[in-house]
Order: sequence, then structure tokens, then C-alpha cells
Amino acid sequence: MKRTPHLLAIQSHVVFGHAGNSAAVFPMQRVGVNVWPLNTVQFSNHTQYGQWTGEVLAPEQIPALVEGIAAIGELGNCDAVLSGYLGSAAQGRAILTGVARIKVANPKALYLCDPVMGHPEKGCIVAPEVSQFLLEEAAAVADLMCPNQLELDSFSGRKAQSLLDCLAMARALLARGPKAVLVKHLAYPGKPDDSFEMLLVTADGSWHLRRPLLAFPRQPVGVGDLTSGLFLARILLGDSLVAAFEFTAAAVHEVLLETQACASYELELVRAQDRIAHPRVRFEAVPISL
Ligand SMILES: Nc1ncnc2c1ncn2[C@@H]1O[C@H](COP(=O)(O)OP(=O)(O)O)[C@@H](O)[C@H]1O
Ligand SMILES: Cc1ncc(COP(=O)(O)O)c(C=O)c1O
Ligand SMILES: [Mg+2]
Repeated sequence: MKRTPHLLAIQSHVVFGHAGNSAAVFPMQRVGVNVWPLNTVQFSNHTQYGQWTGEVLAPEQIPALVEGIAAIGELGNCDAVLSGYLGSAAQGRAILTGVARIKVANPKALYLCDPVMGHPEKGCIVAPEVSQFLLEEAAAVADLMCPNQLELDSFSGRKAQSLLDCLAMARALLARGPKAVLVKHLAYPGKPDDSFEMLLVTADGSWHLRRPLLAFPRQPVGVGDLTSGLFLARILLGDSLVAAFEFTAAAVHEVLLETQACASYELELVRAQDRIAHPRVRFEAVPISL
């Protein structure tokens, strides 16, 4: 029997609704991965509501929890680490310490870094030290990176001018160390208004994918976290990078269709669970080159 992969997911938790681990853990479990959630914050709800209660985990707790798993002899079973929103560069460095410890226990373990920087227009931006940490320290260690356009622009220090420009920017990030860069959400002058686009860039090639842009009265939150979680889960389950990319686009689109049909602001993950595991739609990743 094939072994079920294990994945340590280090990101935020919200009590109500879906963002961070609260958007990613259940879908990753639903597709067949054992998830070890390590919650960097526990908030009442995601920050786009403009108000919340809760606490941030002290950075030293991250390596301490990893050591606890090592002490019971389970760390070698960790196949991957996923990290998302960071409260501080110190929390980021604590994650890298944990990743290094896990790579000693299991040299094949993968690290996916979602370099969450938030949206200035949504009033959620990270400190410059966090952006700098992500580019200068996390990119060198990460096997996979999943920025959105804003994060890619921030890494490049300029705004993308075209699709080929996005490709060049993703390649520049790839050159800093990751084996693959998934741009979860493209934005560039000339992009068709009715499409939502993503890009996958690896040493072997680059692929572009389009899916329909759905209308929402308020943009749902947690879509990026769902995207990076499913992408890593499918890679652990044996998909190629391109197959994982296509699966992720389809499964996320299914969640958004369900969410739109329910006129819900929060992602309808429970209602969409069978569609996550077995997406009915399919989007093709089309090879592109400079
Ligand atoms: N097919 C779609 N139609 C409409 N909006 C979408 C679609 N797919 C994703 N979105 C929205 O696009 C945004 C996701 O991209 P972005 O915000 O750049 O990434 P992240 O979720 O990591 O912040 C979210 O606001 C999400 O709700
Ligand atoms: C607590 C928390 N975690 C993570 C996120 C990231 O969500 P997204 O996937 O939409 O970038 C947010 C967004 O508001 C949040 O409030
Ligand atoms: Mg995000």
C-alpha cells in the first residue's frame, strides 16, 4: 500500500472562516495528505474584516514544537513543510531553523514558501524586514515558492509590464534557489479582463494557465493559501509539477464556483469537498517561452 504523505503546515489559524491553515488544512487532508498544523497566530477571523481578536505565537515556539516531534521520533516522517503569513522576520527565521532540522531528519523533505505580503489596498501589508527576509533568506532555502503578482513585483522592485515580463521576473526568483515558482495570480497591462491567470516556472520550462474570472461582491480571502496548499499536497501525492499545477487550478476554481453559488464571503470548503478531491473542470497549462 502506498504511504500517506505527512506535511507540516506553518501559518495562521482563524477560529471563524477560512484563511491560512484554516483554508488549507482540510483541503490538503481531503486530497489525501496527513497534515501537522502549526498555527503561527490564532485569530478570531481573518484580517479583511478589519477587526479581530487573538494572539501571535512566540517565534521560539516554532523550533520548540519541531523538537517535540523529533523527541517522539516522528520528524523523519515529515515529507514537506509549508509556510505562509509571517508575523515577523524572527518568526521566518524560526521556520528556517525548523526546516533545516527537518531536512536533517529527512533529506528528501520539500519546503514550500508562500511569501505572503498582503494587499496594500486591503490594508494588510507586511513590514519591509519581512519582504527582505523572504527574498534574501527564504528564497535560498525554499524548494518551491508561490508568490502572487504583488509579491513578485515586490521581489523585483518594479511592476510587471507584460506576460513575458512576469515570466522574466519569475525566472529571476527561480535563480535565487527554488526548483519551481508558481505565480498564483498574474496581473499585467493587457491581461484579458475576463480571465484569471497563473504561471509555473521551473528549470525545465514555463507554463501559463487561464481560468474564467468569477464575479464576487467582495473578493474571497484564503484563495492563495488554498492554492499553495493543494499544489504541495498533489506534489507529495506523486504528481509532476505541471500536473499539480493543473489540478490546483481546477480544484480552486471548483471551490470558487461553490462559494459564488452560495453567495458566501467565506470559502465553501466543506460543501466543495468532493469537487476539491475530484474536480470536474480542467484547465490546460500551456508551455510558453521568452
Ligand atoms: N477565478 C477567480 N475569479 C475571481 N476571483 C478570483 C478567482 N480566483 C482567485 N480569485 C481572487 O483573486 C485573489 C487571489 O489572488 P491574490 O489575492 O493575488 O493571491 P492571495 O490570495 O495569495 O492574496 C483573491 O482575492 C481571490 O479571491
Ligand atoms: C490571518 C490571515 N492569514 C492569511 C491570510 C492570507 O489570505 P490570502 O490567501 O487571501 O492571501 C489573511 C488574509 O487576510 C489573513 O487575514
Ligand atoms: Mg496570499
